Amino acid sequence: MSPSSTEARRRSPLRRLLADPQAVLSASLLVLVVLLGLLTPLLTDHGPNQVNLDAINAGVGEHGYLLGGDKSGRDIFARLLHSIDTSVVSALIGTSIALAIGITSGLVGGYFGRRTRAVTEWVFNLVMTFPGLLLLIILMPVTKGDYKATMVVFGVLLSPGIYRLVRNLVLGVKNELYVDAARVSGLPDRRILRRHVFTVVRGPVIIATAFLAGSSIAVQSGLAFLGVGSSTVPSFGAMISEGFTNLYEEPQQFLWPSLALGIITASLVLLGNALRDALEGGRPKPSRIVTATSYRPSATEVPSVAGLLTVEDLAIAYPTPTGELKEVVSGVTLSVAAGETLGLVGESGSGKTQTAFAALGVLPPEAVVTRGSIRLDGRELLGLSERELRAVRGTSIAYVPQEPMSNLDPSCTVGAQLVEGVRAATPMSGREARERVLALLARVGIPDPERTFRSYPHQISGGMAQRVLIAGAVAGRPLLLIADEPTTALDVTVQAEILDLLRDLQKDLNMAVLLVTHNFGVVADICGRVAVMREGTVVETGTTDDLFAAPRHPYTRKLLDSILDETALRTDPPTASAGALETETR
Ligand SMILES: Nc1ncnc2c1ncn2[C@@H]1O[C@H](COP(=O)(O)OP(=O)(O)OP(=O)(O)O)[C@@H](O)[C@H]1O
Repeated sequence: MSPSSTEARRRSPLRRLLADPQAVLSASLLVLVVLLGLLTPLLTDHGPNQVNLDAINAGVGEHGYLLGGDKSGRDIFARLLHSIDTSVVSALIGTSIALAIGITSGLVGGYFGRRTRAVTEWVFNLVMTFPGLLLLIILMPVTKGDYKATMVVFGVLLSPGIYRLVRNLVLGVKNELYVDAARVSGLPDRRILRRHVFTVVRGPVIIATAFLAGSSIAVQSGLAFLGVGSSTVPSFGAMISEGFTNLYEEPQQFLWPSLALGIITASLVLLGNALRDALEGGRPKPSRIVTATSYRPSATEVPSVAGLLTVEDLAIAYPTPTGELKEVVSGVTLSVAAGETLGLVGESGSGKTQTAFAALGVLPPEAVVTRGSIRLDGRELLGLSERELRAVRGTSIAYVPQEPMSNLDPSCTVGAQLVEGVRAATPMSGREARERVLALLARVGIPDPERTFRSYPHQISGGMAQRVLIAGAVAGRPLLLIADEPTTALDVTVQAEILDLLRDLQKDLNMAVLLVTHNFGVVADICGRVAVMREGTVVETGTTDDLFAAPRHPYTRKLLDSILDETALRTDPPTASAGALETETR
């Protein structure tokens, strides 16, 4: 991350808000509007319903009417100012009722047991079944056209949205270890809710408040536009409705209230968005795609001859609860040549999987690629749409995961899943796809392909499942196969077979392999080159022979020492060396 963006994320939410022109502009407009509303008695002597028959459709400045008169001879400026009061009161009532009901019920429903939640859920589901606007119109005889009473009802109708927001946030936070710790330390529920839970809820609720206020104003104006409610209450909606009927003769009568209402609601929405960015830290897009000309390999990088996959200065970050971004990959640079196998090694948490996921385009939605470039066969992958990425994943780049069993759908036969994948990558008939899958199953060493084809995942072993996934991955003859710890979840005896299979396939298909592992035994077994990762960066890259013979970086030496002390590489069962390595390096 660039220093300036890191600095931006460290600022307090208020400072971030003040630095955002959208927030400053929308908040200033809202303050101005509220001030105009408050100063109404000083700004005009005219009442909103005061009629001067001489001033019917009066022009700007005539008869003491600053913005002219409407078709009943009332002062448009005075009516606008009084309409602000109506809007502000509507927003205050609708918002506070929705917040009071929604927050209280959300905290109770989310924090306390299932039975309490079932009750709150039932009540809010019931409220949500009411058709909002229609109900407000139907209830007019009850509210007697009083817009304040209408806004109370509207606040109740808005409350399920707040309830759900708060309930979900509370459910998310209540099982955090620090909340458990507070409970164990004997803090009363009331205190836990206030100190630990409410702090998490606060930000999203502040954001929602801006949108609630906008909705309340829009609904009050909408009802007035429809002529529902008292005709003596000044309202933008009523003014727009009257101006509408006089649109061709006196368009300004329509223009002023529309403009005022538009400015107020748009400012509230923009302020809500700005608040979200300030409180939640925003989601920057990849800030810069480094071009080939500006890229300089780092000192530790040994570029391979023809880079099929080229990762340059890649940085990936995740937002923390305070809104700051924390980098988990910080400027990774590596390349994999066509047909070669590169081992990406490093201890747990060093960022190997994140780097691989970025190349596959499957980082979780909250991940932010803050800089860098990932090119496959010369094509930039960062910034591709999901559709474009799907096409790349189907044909050029494939993936073999760590946990074969959890990557197969237990409710479908193995054959059905593979056929679906094969047909998605290359359109073909069902029969052709079946033939292709059976051939692939035979190719990956499954003894009875027909039987495995018909089997459900629970009917095959872990090793078989990994062969099935490898078959699916190589079906589209990819240029690059990314295998993330493909043997870790398997039996020791099966691990070597799977590595042999990968090596065979790699030679047969002349496929490049990026092998993510923390096991140097696996690296020595099948990789031609190695990149060593530590704390989000590549600290050393080299051929496997060179790296094992003369590691340059102290961290690589430490990793190697930890397994060389134990036993010879090639004969060492991979999990045994992994365990030793992990213990040593932690
Ligand atoms: N969704 C996420 N939100 C926040 N941090 C994450 C998320 N996913 C991964 N990380 C962090 O990114 C860092 C790198 O994770 P990564 O999975 O790439 O490590 P790894 O080197 O592959 O280790 P392992 O072999 O244990 O998977 C870790 O510190 C991890 O906590």
